[in-house]
Amino acid sequence: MKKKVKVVAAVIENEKSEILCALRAHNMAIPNMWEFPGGKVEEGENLQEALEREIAEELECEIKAYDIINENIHEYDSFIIELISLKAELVEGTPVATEHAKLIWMPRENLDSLIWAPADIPAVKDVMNQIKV
Ligand SMILES: Nc1nc2c([nH]c(=O)n2[C@H]2C[C@H](O)[C@@H](COP(=O)(O)OP(=O)(O)OP(=O)(O)O)O2)c(=O)[nH]1
Repeated sequence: MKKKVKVVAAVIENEKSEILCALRAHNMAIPNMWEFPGGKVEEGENLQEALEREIAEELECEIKAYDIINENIHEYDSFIIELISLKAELVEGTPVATEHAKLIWMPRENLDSLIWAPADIPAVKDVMNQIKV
């Protein structure tokens, strides 16, 4: 049976309607693909706590996480992901790519010009259509 992972991802928008996008490094799982930064939910955490912790660890900045934008279950070759994308806001600091190959602020309407991790595609569509954002 494939392993199941529950992952939260942050859709962080700035005042110019740009969204923070992170390029997974060549040495990460699902390499060289764009994602909304985040990571696995640990036991005892709610979604918002997990996301705020992951962003502090990975991007060395502080966010506030809000409501769910999209929930998607996607089956990769080696595992099944439940990817939950949450609206989030930067409250302190500037995101730094400590693990990712690159971070960019991309205008919402251009998000589909990036090559996204397959699990992210429904969330990207919702963000582009401003559903629940
Ligand atoms: N963070 C994040 N991961 C995603 C997204 N889309 C997607 O398929 N993934 C996959 C890639 C990874 O296999 C998994 C998340 O694991 P991770 O490695 O980023 O999270 P983590 O830091 O908690 O994990 P670990 O390295 O400590 O084991 O989910 C996304 O938008 N954001």
